[in-house]
Amino acid sequence: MRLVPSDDLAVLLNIINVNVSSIQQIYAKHGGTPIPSLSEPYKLLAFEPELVDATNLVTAAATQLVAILRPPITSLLAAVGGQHITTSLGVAEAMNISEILSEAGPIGLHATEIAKKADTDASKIGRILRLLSTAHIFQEVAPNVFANNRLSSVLTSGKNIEEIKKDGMANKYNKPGDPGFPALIGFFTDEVTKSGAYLREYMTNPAECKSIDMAHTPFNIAFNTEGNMFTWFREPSNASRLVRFNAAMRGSSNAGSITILDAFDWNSVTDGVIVDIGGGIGSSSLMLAKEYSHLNIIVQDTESVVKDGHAYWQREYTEALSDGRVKLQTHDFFTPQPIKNAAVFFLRRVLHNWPAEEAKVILKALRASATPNTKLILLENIVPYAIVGLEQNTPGDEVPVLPAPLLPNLGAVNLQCYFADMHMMLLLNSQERTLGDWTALMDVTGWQLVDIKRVKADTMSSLIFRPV
Ligand SMILES: C[S@@+](CC[C@H](N)C(=O)[O-])C[C@H]1O[C@@H](n2cnc3c(N)ncnc32)[C@H](O)[C@@H]1O
Repeated sequence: MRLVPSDDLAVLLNIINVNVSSIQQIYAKHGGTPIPSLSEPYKLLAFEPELVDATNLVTAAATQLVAILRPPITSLLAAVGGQHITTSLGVAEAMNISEILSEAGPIGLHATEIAKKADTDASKIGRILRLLSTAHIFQEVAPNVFANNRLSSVLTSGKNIEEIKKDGMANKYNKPGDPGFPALIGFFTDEVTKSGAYLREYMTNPAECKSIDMAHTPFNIAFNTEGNMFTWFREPSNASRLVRFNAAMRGSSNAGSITILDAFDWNSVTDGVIVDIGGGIGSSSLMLAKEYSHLNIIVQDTESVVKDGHAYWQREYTEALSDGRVKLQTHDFFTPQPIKNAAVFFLRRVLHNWPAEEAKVILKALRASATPNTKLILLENIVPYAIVGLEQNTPGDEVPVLPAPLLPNLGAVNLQCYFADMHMMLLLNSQERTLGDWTALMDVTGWQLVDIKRVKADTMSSLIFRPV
């Protein structure tokens, strides 16, 4: 029997101790504030970036310690039960529980009152909220009385419950300045989770799971549809789901990963336009337009998304449209790219939606319209292996060397990357890619990797290519 080296436990405990102390010192340095308790609503702190490294190390070490110490069956049952947390979270988001509770403040609201406001069953919503409170999402402040906490406060859309009821789901996700987190949680706990329920059927049917067709997925089984997810979203009956999906994409731009602002040295662009391809409603381009007034930007997407994009820009930054600095354009990226003077072709979380054959068509269309100076920037995950001791550094990388026994991908910290890979498998028969997958795809489409930029140990990276 191989025993856990006693050093491993000591190292993990030490990582936790040292980094919790660092976090306390960072808070002390910023006005002597103590670390906010779980009961407090979440506030984004100006000095938050400094906390990322320390928080990541505590998270990785604490989860690894639990995996070592807890009986395996308990850990497996906890993993199984994760589905109830997912679906309960989906209920809380769909029924606007966080909005209901934010009106009640810290004293909270009895399940009976919550049920009245949400028009649901009191006993069941109480049990759902107790489960979530046990997972530190919401808190039970007296028997059957629930209040928001640090985690659940993020679910609040900023609209009050009467406004949401009056205006419906589409409007819930369209509040100016809304970071898009409720929509992100809504999409993950609805379309994604329902698709995940059919992964077993899919993987045990060779004809289905070996298909490279992006409309052969667990999503197609779950929603009984023959088209791919994007064509399904364009069906009129799914209009409000599309609004939520677009807002969810905005939420994913705000979820702490590298953004368009860190993706490139934008001051170096003196000529030509930035083309944000498959740019959605333009949430990344909005950040760029606000920060760099010298850039001309074209956001391209499908017709219905461009329509939503116009409403979004008119609300958020109408001057950029009226002075012509930003244009929204309907363009199918499988057809020749009309912009021939691009300084940058920018694609954020687009290629991960497409299996290799489709991705090649998109990349070749861009290559055919590139000038010798055009840069192609992908904001995508680079999937790390979970192998201890494998050299994974890449050009431009500043991935810290982690002390053993921590996994080199920081374990629980970077689960989002592997979750995203599962989402791609479930929804679109696509995938997140390792660095080798990326270079193989780019080599055959005429693009050469010149740089990689990352923020901290995040797997979301900016991959910068030039034409060859
Ligand atoms: C995952 S979203 C990413 C959106 C945006 N880049 C972002 O980061 O928020 C992929 C986008 O590709 C768009 N898309 C799908 N098929 C397309 C096509 N054939 N031509 C242009 N855009 C398309 C979708 O409408 C969607 O907005």
